[in-house]
Amino acid sequence: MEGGFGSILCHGITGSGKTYCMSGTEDTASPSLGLVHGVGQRIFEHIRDQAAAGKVYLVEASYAQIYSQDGTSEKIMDLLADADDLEVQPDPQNPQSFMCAGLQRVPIRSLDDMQQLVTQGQRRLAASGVEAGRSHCVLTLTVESLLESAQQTELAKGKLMLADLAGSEAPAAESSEVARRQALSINRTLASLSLAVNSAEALVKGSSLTQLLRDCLGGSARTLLIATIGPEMEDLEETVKTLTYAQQMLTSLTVRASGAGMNRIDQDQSSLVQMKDRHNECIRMLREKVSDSREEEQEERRRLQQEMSEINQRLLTKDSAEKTLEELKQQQFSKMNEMRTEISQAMSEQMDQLRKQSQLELDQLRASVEKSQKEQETAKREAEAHEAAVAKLQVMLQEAQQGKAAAEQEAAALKVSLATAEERAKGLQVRQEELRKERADFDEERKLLRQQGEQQWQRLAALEAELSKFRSEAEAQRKEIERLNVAQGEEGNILRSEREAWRARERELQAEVSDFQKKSEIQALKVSRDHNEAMSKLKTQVERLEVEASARAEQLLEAQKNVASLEAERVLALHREDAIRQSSAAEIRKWQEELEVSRQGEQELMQMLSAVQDGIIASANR
Ligand SMILES: Nc1ncnc2c1ncn2[C@@H]1O[C@H](COP(=O)(O)OP(=O)(O)OP(=O)(O)O)[C@@H](O)[C@H]1O
Repeated sequence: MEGGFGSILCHGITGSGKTYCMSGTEDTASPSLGLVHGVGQRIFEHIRDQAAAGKVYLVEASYAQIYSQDGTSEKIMDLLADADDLEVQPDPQNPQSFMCAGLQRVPIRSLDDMQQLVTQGQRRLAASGVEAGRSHCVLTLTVESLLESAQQTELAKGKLMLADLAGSEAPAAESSEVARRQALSINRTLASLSLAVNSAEALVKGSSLTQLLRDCLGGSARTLLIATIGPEMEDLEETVKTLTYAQQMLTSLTVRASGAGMNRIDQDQSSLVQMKDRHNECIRMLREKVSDSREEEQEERRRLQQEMSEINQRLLTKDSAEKTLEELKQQQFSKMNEMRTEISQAMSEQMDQLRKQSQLELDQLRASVEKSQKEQETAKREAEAHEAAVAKLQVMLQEAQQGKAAAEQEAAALKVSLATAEERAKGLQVRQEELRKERADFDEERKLLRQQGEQQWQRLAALEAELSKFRSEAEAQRKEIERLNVAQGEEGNILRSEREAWRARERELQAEVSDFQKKSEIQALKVSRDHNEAMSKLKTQVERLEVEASARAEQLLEAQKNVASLEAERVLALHREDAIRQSSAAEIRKWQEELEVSRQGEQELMQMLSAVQDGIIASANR
């Protein structure tokens, strides 16, 4: 700003962000201001903070594109005007440097001018048809300052060149011949640039780019090299090359750097002085024509006044820089407010989302816990039902066993009664035997009597009566025996059939009992297997749910932590905002005070001006 030369170079492969870094992007998704904007801001800040009262500045910019269409010859295009095929020539005002003849220089009055200039250049670049990354774009900013006092006139000129260099990658194997030549030409230029830093001769003999950069690279000029690299693995080789190049430049520049010096220029080299002279000339002409009322002279006065106001427009003073920065500040304030609103909206949306999500997860967790509890209860009820069924079956088994025991007792009682009946049958047989013996005895006795009857036939009638009596008794006894025999047979049959029936019933009962036992055992096994399966399923489910629950609890904890950290960030942002507001208020107060001082100065100047005008009028009248 006080007369130094310098350059900022952006170097890297195509697409690595050189233009993004240098000029920013208008991309509405993520708009960004580049280095050019930052440089503009520093210029205006310097004028506001450092400029002495009465010091005026002229800031101008030019924007050129250097490219090679065929890979052999270079072309220079003006990015701010419709001009191609420009040429680099030695600067007639400065034998140490080169200039681009015909390249338009545009005055910069505000940061908006600066941004518009970059945008205009980028649009013309895009429309030029030159492949992105295949050209060097050079933005040159010159700053002249003039301070006139009664004792001396102080003039200074500074220059900063910002070069967005062409992509440095090696040509691809499949690229066309022209593309290969272009890539080789670019790499030659870049190599010559790194050599040129060490050699003034190389700077002179090098490409258009090195020639243009001559007074801003190496020596007493300050240079900043920005190497842009990407994270992609396939660009590794190019990344290494970019960094090696940067390393070489760094070494060269370190060796040669000797600190920026002040660059005082002669008055006849200064556009600012020329403008001031022209301004004075206009005033003089106006004064001469002040009393001329002819139509053409009035028109000439208007033209002169217009020219004066244009000259005034191009000049920057402490006040105009202050005004520009005030506008910028207002813009930044409104941007900050927008950002703050956006941040707080985004934060509250995120908080809401987190809250909803944690609520949802909590509900899901609660539902799954309730579900598992219900499942546990159902399983418990089922287990209880199974246990009740098993108990019922055991009772039935006991009853069956008791029935079996009762049947066995009954069978034993039947066996006893069978044995008694057999005893009785035996007794009847004994009695039948006795009767048979008695009958044999009687037959013997009747034989004896018949024998005696022959002898004693008198006694026959009595004996015959006695005999018939015995016969009827015998008949009755025989009948009794027959009846007893029949009764014995019937009773035996009944007992046999009863015994058979009991045995069949016993067999049936035994079969039933064993069947029942088997079924019960199977049922009990099934029930216990089902029970075990259900219990193991439940255990797995419960374990899974416990794991899920602990994971959910961790997530919840994490979400709570996030919420807390967001809250802490919000508090920090609020603190920062307070601090900014306080510092802004302090700055505003400071500016107001300075404004007040300026207003007083202005009033004094106005008074002086009116005194001078009065003097002029008085001398004119004289
Ligand atoms: N730091 C970054 N943040 C976000 N986007 C970026 C960044 N750097 C680059 N980009 C984006 O990557 C793309 C390529 O970047 P850019 O055009 O700046 O690369 P370049 O090196 O200038 O390429 P070329 O050599 O073709 O001019 C652009 O869309 C740009 O917006």
